[in-house]
Amino acid sequence: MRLDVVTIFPDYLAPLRLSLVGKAVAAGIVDLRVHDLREWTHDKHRTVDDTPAGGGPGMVMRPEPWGEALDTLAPPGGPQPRLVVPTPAGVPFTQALADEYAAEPWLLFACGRYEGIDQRVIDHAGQRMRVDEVSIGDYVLAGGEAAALVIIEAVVRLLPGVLGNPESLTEESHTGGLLEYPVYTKPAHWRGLDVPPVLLSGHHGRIARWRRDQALRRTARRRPDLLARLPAEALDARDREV
Ligand SMILES: Nc1ncccc1[N+](=O)[O-]
Repeated sequence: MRLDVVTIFPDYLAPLRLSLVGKAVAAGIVDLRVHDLREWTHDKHRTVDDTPAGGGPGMVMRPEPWGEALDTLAPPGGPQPRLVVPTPAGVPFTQALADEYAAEPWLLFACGRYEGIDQRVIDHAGQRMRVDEVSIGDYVLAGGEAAALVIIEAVVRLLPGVLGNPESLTEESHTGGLLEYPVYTKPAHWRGLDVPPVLLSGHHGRIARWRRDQALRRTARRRPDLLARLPAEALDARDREV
């Protein structure tokens, strides 16, 4: 997968060279390219923003540098990336979208600062590439970089060869629509607290049942919205007793 990130704070993306994503980049699974938007400015002050049309607070990112950046990175007529624009006004980023992105050969992240990017950048790009305005949550960050880090990590960990144990992808939160059950390890007793005995029973059927019950209870308590969204056939009769 090719991953381009355009930002005015390239250093903010340095963590992508570390840990899991860093290993995927080093292994050549991900071709990561981080670009400074100011490369596509031509004035002395390398200006990337201006006052909002129609008035109002803050500044808006000018379209010209973005247009030139996208033309350089994805020349019209050539192969096109899927453009991901992190914004609080976006559609929710979910595990399903992460799965979709993991299947894309090329993602290009446009990280906006200030009050956002001139909408014409997105509308114009949409004439030749698929564009997603995506939100990682209902709160406002200072820019799209932190969101890009979150989205990229969620996507890259799904790529074949990245996780040592791909098994763990099957039983995690939001896979299958439920939150993950609580996990334990050694020692069996710690500060007066015990590992639930069923987990030490060696009885795999009971362990699986206990884990399912815990996942259902946790989801019902913390995320009833997820439970409401589950397709009816996802819950068996036993589940409904929990
Ligand atoms: N929540 C956000 N705030 C600012 C920029 C991007 C954001 N997001 O969720 O992608």
